[in-house]
Amino acid sequence: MTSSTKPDRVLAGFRKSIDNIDAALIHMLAERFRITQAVGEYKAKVTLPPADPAREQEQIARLRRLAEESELDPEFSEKFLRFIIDEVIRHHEQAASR
Ligand SMILES: C=C(O[C@@H]1C=C(C(=O)O)C=C[C@H]1O)C(=O)O
Repeated sequence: MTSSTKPDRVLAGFRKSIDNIDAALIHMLAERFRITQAVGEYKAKVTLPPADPAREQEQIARLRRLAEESELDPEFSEKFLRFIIDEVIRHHEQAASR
């Protein structure tokens, strides 16, 4: 039997765990964007700027420390958070222009 037809139970077990982790990531991201939407609406109401670079620097420094402790690449962790924050800021800019 070739590798393409034989079910690989070991790989399937790993992939089940990956699928669970991916689902948890999506749920956590959905919750994060739910709360940042509320922040964006609040900022628009009280006319605060969409971005807060000082707060972002604190978050990035903290995340890099956590990444190092967890043996995760701090550069990757910073890029990942930057990507999410940039999308949040885009939402906040949209909320401010409504
Ligand atoms: C959510 C906020 O707005 C922006 C988005 C941030 C984020 O996604 O964590 C952090 C700072 C701000 O640039 C905030 O000010 O707390």
